[in-house]
Amino acid sequence: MALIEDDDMGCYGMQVTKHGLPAVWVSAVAMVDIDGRVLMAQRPEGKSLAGLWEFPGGKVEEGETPEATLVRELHEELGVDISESCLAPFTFASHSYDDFHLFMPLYLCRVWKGEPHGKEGQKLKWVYPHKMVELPMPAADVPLIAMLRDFLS
Ligand SMILES: Nc1nc2c([nH]c(=O)n2[C@@H]2O[C@H](COP(=O)(O)OP(=O)(O)OP(=O)(O)O)[C@@H](O)[C@H]2O)c(=O)[nH]1
Repeated sequence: MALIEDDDMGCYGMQVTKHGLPAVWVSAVAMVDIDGRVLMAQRPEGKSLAGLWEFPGGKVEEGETPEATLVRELHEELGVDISESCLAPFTFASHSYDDFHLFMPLYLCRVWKGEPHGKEGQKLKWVYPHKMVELPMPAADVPLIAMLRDFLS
């Protein structure tokens, strides 16, 4: 592995030499409400994978922990404040897209301050885990659905 700075990705990462793909670290969270529904956000037009429904989160910036990424991203994207201590590590995704390999830790969070709203114009939806299969989601997220369903049902 070698440390690279990838201008296209706009982030730093470790090159995954076996595939020759840059590794991109993204931190994501399943925010779970009192009814056991999970908040999903739709990727807006103009972005990669536009229209697909994903877990809130974003790329881990240089020098950041995945927990700090979520505190920052949830504030910026959804207007909610969370505490790192409320983030419970749940599982992760590891998936090769055409141009990068995604490593994505997924946390669970049941406590936050504020009402989530799409500050960047993205649509939001509260979804029961057993209904997630009906939503178009990024390929990396598909294996996570059954785990959430098993854990939250
Ligand atoms: N936040 C989030 N990102 C995901 C999920 N699944 C998944 O494949 N990703 C990918 O991880 C990357 C997240 O980066 P980001 O949230 O900073 O998104 P971005 O729009 O700036 O990325 P972009 O540079 O691909 O347009 C995207 O390439 C996105 O497609 C998910 O469930 N949540």
